[in-house]
Amino acid sequence: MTQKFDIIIIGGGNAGFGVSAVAHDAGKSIAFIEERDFGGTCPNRGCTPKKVLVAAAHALHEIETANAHCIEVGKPKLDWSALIRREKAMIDFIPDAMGDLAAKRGTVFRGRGAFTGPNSVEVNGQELTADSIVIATGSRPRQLPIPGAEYMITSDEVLSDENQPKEVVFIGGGVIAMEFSHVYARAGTKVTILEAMPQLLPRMDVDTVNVIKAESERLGIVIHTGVKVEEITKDGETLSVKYSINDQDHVVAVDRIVNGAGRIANTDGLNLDVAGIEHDGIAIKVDEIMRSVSNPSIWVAGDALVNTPQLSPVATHEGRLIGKAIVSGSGQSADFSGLPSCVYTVPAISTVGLTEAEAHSKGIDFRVSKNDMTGWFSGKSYAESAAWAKVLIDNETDQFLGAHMVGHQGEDLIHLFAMAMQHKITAAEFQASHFAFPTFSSDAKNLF
Ligand SMILES: Cc1cc2nc3c(=O)[nH]c(=O)nc-3n(C[C@H](O)[C@H](O)[C@H](O)COP(=O)(O)OP(=O)(O)OC[C@H]3O[C@@H](n4cnc5c(N)ncnc54)[C@H](O)[C@@H]3O)c2cc1C
Ligand SMILES: NC(=O)c1ccc[n+]([C@@H]2O[C@H](COP(=O)([O-])OP(=O)(O)OC[C@H]3O[C@@H](n4cnc5c(N)ncnc54)[C@H](O)[C@@H]3O)[C@@H](O)[C@H]2O)c1
Repeated sequence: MTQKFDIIIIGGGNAGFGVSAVAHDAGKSIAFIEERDFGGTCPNRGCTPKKVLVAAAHALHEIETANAHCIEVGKPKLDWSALIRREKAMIDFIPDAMGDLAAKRGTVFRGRGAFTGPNSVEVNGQELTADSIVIATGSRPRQLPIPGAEYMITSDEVLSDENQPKEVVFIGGGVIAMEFSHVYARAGTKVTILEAMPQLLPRMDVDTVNVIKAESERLGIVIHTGVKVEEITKDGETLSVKYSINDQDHVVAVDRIVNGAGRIANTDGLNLDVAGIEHDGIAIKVDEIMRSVSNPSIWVAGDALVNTPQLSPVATHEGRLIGKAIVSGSGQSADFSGLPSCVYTVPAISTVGLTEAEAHSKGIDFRVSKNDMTGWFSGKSYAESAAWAKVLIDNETDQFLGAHMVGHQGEDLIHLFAMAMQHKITAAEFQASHFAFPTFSSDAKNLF
């Protein structure tokens, strides 16, 4: 028998929970469908477990700098399998806890949902209908069309395999590759990154990337850019990647190859056509309020939505906006211009707003200041191996256009710039504010 709801949510990650929070508060009936673990990628296979490994890398980094503080320490040894068990133990309650929360907000259906019509979805043979259906199905690693692609593992296995590899190749030099490289390298694994574009982290500010590149190479990470990966072969336990740079062939042999070549939206198995949802195979065509242009009952949020950043706060925000739009009958577009994000290398990259190249391409009249803080009192006190920042300010409005940092507690400091951007606080007002001294935050006033 068909069950009728106000809203069907397909996918129980950040985006789905964003929708459910608002819709539940408004008294809407919800069908909440999840085929794997409630909570989705971020707490089960992404941000949260990843940060446990990053925290260990931080500890190793602190030990490396102990000598500068006149502390004698021996060579540390990381027990990789124990670290993976610590990580797993920290998150093992999440699927059940999030499942319980989902059940408080709606009726839970376990299994893979797919459309059977413009307003109907089937899960495990059960047909559900609703006035509004939200596609919040997340993303998965993009498969590479090369021979031997099946030998690659993904971030899921990096976070699960208790055996520490001796040598690893990352195909792709994006966020996942950079974060796990820093953990592996500090743990003693030899790392090679093969990036197709001329620059690592191609969408980020070039000077900022150059600082983290130098720091990564200092750790022994081998980085090749402008690479064409040709094929992967397996001989016993040894995996070889054949690649070329400027038509010169090279081979690197390792015991693990990680796919770090980006993630694509999970939309292809949803039977979009039977629901009259316009798409190009992956990207669902939506308007500015994230609603399907061809079926007004359908909404898309989070990683399933192509063209907004694949970040968990973005997924939650988009889900909440869609929840509000469904409940109120009037939608709102998302504004991510003041959105901060970090790449959790050690030290981290922290960024908000426009890169210098983007500001130039928009023809904005702006000033830019760059600082290397390793020689500043705070940088020296904490023996920072990299501490660097770039701040962009609009000359007309005196407002921040962007800020990009490596190290110097940028993971926290970046929120000062993000708040200033979101609330249009000028550079002069920022400098006139009170800050505790001496703190890394008080350094922020001297970065521009
Ligand atoms: C290794 C890694 C580290 C990351 N680190 C960070 C970080 O530090 N900070 C940050 O902001 N972001 C990070 N991200 C990105 C972040 O995890 C995602 O942007 C976020 O989880 C997306 O949320 P979502 O709800 O759109 O999708 P998901 O959380 O992936 O949820 C989608 C859910 O839908 C389910 N599903 C899919 N298809 C169906 C179907 N047909 N029927 C039923 N259920 C279905 C899936 O099982 C899944 O649970 C990281 C990602 C990875 C992979
Ligand atoms: N700290 C965080 O916020 C965080 C951490 C991890 C992941 N994430 C999210 O997950 C998403 C996926 O991460 P990711 O690192 O896989 O993707 P990414 O988009 O950050 O990087 C993918 C990289 O692979 C390169 N590439 C693509 N095809 C290639 C090929 N054939 N050979 C060599 N290089 C190739 C791209 O040029 C790009 O630099 C990111 O977009 C990010 O938003 C966020």
